[in-house]
Amino acid sequence: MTHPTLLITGARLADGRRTDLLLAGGRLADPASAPAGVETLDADGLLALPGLVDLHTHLREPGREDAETVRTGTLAAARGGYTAVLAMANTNPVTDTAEAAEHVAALGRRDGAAQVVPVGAVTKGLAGEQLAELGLMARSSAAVRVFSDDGSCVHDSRLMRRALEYVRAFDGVVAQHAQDPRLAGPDACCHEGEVSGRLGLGGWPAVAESTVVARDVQLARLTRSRLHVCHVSTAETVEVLRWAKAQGIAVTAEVTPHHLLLTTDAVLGYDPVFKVNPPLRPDEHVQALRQGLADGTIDAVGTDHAPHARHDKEHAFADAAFGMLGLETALGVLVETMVEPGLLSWSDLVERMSATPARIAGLAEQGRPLAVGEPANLVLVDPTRRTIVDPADSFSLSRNNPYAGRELPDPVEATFWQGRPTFRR
Ligand SMILES: NC(=O)N[C@@H](CC(=O)O)C(=O)O
Ligand SMILES: [Zn+2]
Ligand SMILES: [Zn+2]
Repeated sequence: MTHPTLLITGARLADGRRTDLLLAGGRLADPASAPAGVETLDADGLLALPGLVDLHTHLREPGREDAETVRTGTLAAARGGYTAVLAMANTNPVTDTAEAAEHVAALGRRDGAAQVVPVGAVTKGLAGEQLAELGLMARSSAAVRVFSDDGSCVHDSRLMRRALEYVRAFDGVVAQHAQDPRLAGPDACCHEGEVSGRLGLGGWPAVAESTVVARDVQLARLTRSRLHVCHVSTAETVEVLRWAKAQGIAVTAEVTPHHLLLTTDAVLGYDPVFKVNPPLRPDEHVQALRQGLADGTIDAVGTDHAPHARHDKEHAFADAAFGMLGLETALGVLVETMVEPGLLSWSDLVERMSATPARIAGLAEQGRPLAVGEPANLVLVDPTRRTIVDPADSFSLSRNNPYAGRELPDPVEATFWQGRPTFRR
């Protein structure tokens, strides 16, 4: 594979320093060593940030290539500034064996516009009954470190304990979709409160999330193992996480862009594009999530990019599939909700969207500072650029974009993965 040589001039780093960057051989080299006549990109007015890392992407391949493929999902990732995505295990077949994980990794090497890192299932078939082949997946060439039944909660306490015990041997992490299936059952599709009552939709109470997280952080303490909490959506969960971190428990957590911007009121029109799991919450939760991400109680952003074909989404609200797109708009939503209001600096944003996710997933070649010798994984950002979101203008095969028609920052100018451009405006 050839690696082009490119000199990027006059960019600013997240801390404000101006710099030139030389991309050569897939890594960053000393700009003073640039060959005469090298291709040059003028980045005056742009920020250069490490490539973003998404802990939570649904690529749908294998099994639902009508909704997304590894190719289209990673093109959407590159469009969003991402150079790596963790591919969730709820595909068909489920990623619950070493062979399945190796297959996803191979699809990534063949078709990926970003690094594709398979997530392994915690239980066979995501059924919540028997542990999957965690050790075989970890020792396979896919070197799986993140395990999740996402889409379902590992609700059996004994199984959750055993999963945490097991992954500790290889510094793995169990990423929990926290949803007590008795408190938030099959018909739960709207935050339990005034809106769910008025619309007659099944209620999904905030405590169905926080009670599972309260249990899991204590299991993480008992087992001295690593727990990650997917898509935190409630103020109560932020409180539990704050307590757990004060105890020194090895827990990390992510929040989605949509839970930082949208509220339960979005579902008042019964538009199923706003149907997502966990559900959109009232403003007091949104504010607690922003505060939690700002102070580091929530470590990272995970998009939960969840593409769905039209015929799965265009139903009455109660019958439609759960999930919304997120990769292409994530950075814009974070600029809008966190950077512009002064809750996160650009350096802190890089921690939440690149360095910390890479560390949680154990990715050595991602989330690195933009310094000589490091991998050339980076995104060029115009912090002032805005757009009106058009769902048709997307690399995703799906159109379930919850920001259609909304004006948002649209900062990504170009993305480079291993020194190669994967997106250029
Ligand atoms: N978030 C969603 O609403 N849906 C996800 C599953 C999940 O993340 O729980 C999906 O796979 O579609
Ligand atoms: Zn989930
Ligand atoms: Zn998910």
